[in-house]
Amino acid sequence: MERKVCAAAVQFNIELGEVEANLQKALAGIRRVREKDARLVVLPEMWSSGYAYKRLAALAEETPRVLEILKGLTAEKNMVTVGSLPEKVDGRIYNTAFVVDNGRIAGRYRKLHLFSTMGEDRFLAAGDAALVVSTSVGRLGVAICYDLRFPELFRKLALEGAEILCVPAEWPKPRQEHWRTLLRARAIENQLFVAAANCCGIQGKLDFFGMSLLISPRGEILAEGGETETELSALFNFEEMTSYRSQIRCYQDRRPEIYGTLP
Ligand SMILES: NC(=O)CCC(=O)C(=O)O
Repeated sequence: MERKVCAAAVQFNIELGEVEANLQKALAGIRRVREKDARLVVLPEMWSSGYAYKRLAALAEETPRVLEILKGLTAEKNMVTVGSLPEKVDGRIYNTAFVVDNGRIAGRYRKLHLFSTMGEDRFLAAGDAALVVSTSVGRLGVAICYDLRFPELFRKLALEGAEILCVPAEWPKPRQEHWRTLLRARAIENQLFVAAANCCGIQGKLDFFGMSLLISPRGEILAEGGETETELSALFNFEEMTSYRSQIRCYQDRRPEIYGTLP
């Protein structure tokens, strides 16, 4: 039997510090794409709060409640969500992507590369581990926004068996072409699916361009959001990925003895 999954991205204008308003937007988007058969839904980075740096400690207190609601919805609808939220642990705040699969937290990934240009490193703590997790929709590798500029992380996820890269983001103008190019490159060089959700709209001085993307292992854009609130979905067929990997044999033709080894 062919393995396929309908994947989606929910793109919205994150209202700075307004957890309830953002939660309602996310839930409405998730419900709409589930009606179109999506079983994997990627949400933006820090989607409940935005980068309300000075209030993050208080906003992170709401994250357990948000996760309980996501657990309920994913269990009821037989689905998986991935999106990042402020997470408070031992007095530190992390930018953490939670993988919620059918009512349980299947994995959590704390952003490794903090975007110092936007002062993220002054307010948040960096994670110290990568994440590849088996879920009911396949093996997911998770990365967040600025991580895209560090290809070594993605090679590691690929070699650990990731089939779909999930990338929550808050990536602002004017770097649209970096976003598109890096996402396509990560898909092409690792021959896997990419599901990336960016936010849209204005937060303080930053203008976010949306352009969430669903990409095939050949680098084809299967669906793309515009600059406003929207949802997008596409079918990911794993057999196509396997057959493409046997045609262009990047995994077998690597030369790690020359340029270093990864697990
Ligand atoms: N939230 C982020 O990590 C932003 C990354 C970004 O804008 C970039 O150009 O990289």
